[in-house]
Amino acid sequence: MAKLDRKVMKFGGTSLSDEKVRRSAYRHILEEVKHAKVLVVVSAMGRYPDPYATDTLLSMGSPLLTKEEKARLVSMGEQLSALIVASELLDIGISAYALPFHKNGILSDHQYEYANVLALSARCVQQALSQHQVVVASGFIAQAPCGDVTTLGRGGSDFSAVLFAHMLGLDEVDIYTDVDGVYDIDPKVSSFAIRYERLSYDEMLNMKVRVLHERCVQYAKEKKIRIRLRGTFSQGEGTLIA
Ligand SMILES: Nc1ncnc2c1ncn2[C@@H]1O[C@H](COP(=O)(O)OP(=O)(O)O)[C@@H](O)[C@H]1O
Ligand SMILES: N[C@@H](CC(=O)OP(=O)(O)O)C(=O)O
Repeated sequence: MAKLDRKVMKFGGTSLSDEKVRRSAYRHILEEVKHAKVLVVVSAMGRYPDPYATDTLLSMGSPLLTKEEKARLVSMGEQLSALIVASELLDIGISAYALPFHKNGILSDHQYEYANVLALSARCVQQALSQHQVVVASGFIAQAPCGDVTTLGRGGSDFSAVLFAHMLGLDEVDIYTDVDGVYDIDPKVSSFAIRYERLSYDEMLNMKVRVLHERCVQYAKEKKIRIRLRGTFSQGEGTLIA
């Protein structure tokens, strides 16, 4: 049997907020599993005050927690999200597996809130992909050499997505969000916003918009990984950043 392609797809918190919303994400995953083994990278589900969103978890912890404890607390959002997404994919007949965060192969320093990546190891991810159609990985989280959980900065799951793509030797990653591409102005603010079909890495970086994490675009530029920003709730080619 021919070896299936590999694909990395990332879904942000706004694409995972409840079961109905997640069904739109699963439609895109179902399309991809027809011809690829898929690594799905997920953020924590929803936004404050959704129960497992990053800011909700942060609001529950005392300011007296150490940075290490805070990182561990927020990481629960992404860990839970991976388990729920894998469960729901299993329920619709897809062989899915939630990768434990400590097997994601992203090794970082000890800067708990904005960790620097030291090394990548594809071993566990590849092994999981060899056994399942879809592997669901928690975005945003890395691991320090001592085993502590660290985080890649707010919005850092976009960065995780390109790290996984590079780890797997891929030159493209699909990032799904609640708008269908990059616009000249936030499309939620202006109905006159115009969508770009294509942007260079530098054009994207110069826009300084929150739709993609800066580290994600910077790393994609360095490693020559194309990013396609697509809409979870729409079809279409979105915006290519290349
Ligand atoms: N120029 C822009 N083009 C597209 N989206 C933008 C732009 N500026 C701001 N945004 C906002 O970025 C949001 C998506 O980013 P984010 O909230 O981080 O999503 P996700 O949950 O997928 O990580 C959109 O809902 C949109 O309002
Ligand atoms: N959940 C983290 C990481 C992240 O990237 O989230 P999102 O993809 O929903 O922006 C945060 O809120 O910062």
